[in-house]
Amino acid sequence: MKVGIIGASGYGGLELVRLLHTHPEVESVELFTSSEEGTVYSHKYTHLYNIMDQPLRRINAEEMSSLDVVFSSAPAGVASTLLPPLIGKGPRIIDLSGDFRLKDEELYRNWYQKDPAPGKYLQESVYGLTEWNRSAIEKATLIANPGCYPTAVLLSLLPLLRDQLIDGSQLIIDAKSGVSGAGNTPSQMTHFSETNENISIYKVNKHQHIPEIEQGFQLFAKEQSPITFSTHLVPMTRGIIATSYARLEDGVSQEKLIECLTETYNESPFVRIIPASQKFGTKQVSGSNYCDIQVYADSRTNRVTVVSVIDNLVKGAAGQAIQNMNVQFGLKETTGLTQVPAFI
Ligand SMILES: NC(=O)C1=CN([C@@H]2O[C@H](COP(=O)(O)OP(=O)(O)OC[C@H]3O[C@@H](n4cnc5c(N)ncnc54)[C@H](OP(=O)(O)O)[C@@H]3O)[C@@H](O)[C@H]2O)C=CC1
Ligand SMILES: CC(=O)N[C@@H](CCC(=O)OP(=O)(O)O)C(=O)O
Repeated sequence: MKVGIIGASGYGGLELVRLLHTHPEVESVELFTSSEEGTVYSHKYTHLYNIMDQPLRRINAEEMSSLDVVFSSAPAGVASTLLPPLIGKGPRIIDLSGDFRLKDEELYRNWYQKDPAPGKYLQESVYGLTEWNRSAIEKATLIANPGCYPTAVLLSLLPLLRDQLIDGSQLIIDAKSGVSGAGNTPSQMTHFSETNENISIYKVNKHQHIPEIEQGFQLFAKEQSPITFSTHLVPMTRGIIATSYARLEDGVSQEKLIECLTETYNESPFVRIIPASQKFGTKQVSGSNYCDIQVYADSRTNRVTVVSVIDNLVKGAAGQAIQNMNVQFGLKETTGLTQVPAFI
């Protein structure tokens, strides 16, 4: 397969490069840029010396049309104008931004404060939460790869909502992300002296992933209620932990919750259900495409704490994008994605 990456100079693009480099079905990877044409990639990212020494190329829809797959890893608001000339012209397109995720144009306008993509592309795009949408992904020409937080939240809560084991009307979701989630453009928020030894809450009740999670609940679990979702920036590079609190429906036990999750993900190699007796944290998935989930039912309060961890750059972005490419091309879902987590 011949693959192209738009936004290769950013963190999502860099992670795509790392994972695609050892993908057995990928014969070439072209790197495209809007701002650094001619820059040798390994000069920008020295850890890729003698590995990726090719220059970045100017984004060119005509040249990209001969590729099999184009990953777009540009900021929100870019893909909706950049990708339409390529859609339906040959390559399968997998967009890592939020531009094609929300089906409702007004929701996008309100939450992203930008103009939405043309409606016909929003209807055509397929939401790439792999474990929940495989049959649509197989046929898709345009995939909207999920956001990092929604991936962690949806994978952990969807089975329990769908089987009505928890009350979806009172959900509180508390999530925390490492700083690479904000991309490689420095900002006040990601400044070392403000992130180091600090945990801050941000975008309270305004996070662009709120409508995406609610849309996912509706689409895959028929749950309509609004959520309370809070995001925090924590002083680490990679990783997301999403901790959700929900009321248990009558008679639902720890065993019942585990049974539901285990059965749901029986044939999903990247989702692991970890017993409540085991230690649990972001490092156990770092650098890998795993999403690990743990649940703790509390009979005293009749509530459950549901926790999930992912690497935001892998299962939350590049890894899931490649998993979707594998599904589109009829490959084993794990092809090129068998990296063991880097715990230390
Ligand atoms: N970081 C994460 O954990 C996750 C990120 N995402 C999403 O993935 C996308 C990429 O994120 P990330 O890699 O972190 O962001 P970065 O800021 O690190 O990289 C984005 C890249 O997009 C390119 N770009 C910027 N403006 C334009 C433009 N006008 N036209 C074309 N390309 C442009 C730039 O490359 P160049 O200047 O070379 O063109 C830049 O390096 C974003 O939409 C983000 O929201 C999704 C899930 C997780
Ligand atoms: C730490 C941090 O800033 N994280 C980003 C995650 C953005 C992201 O994943 O982008 P999409 O909107 O394309 O999903 C945020 O909270 O906005």
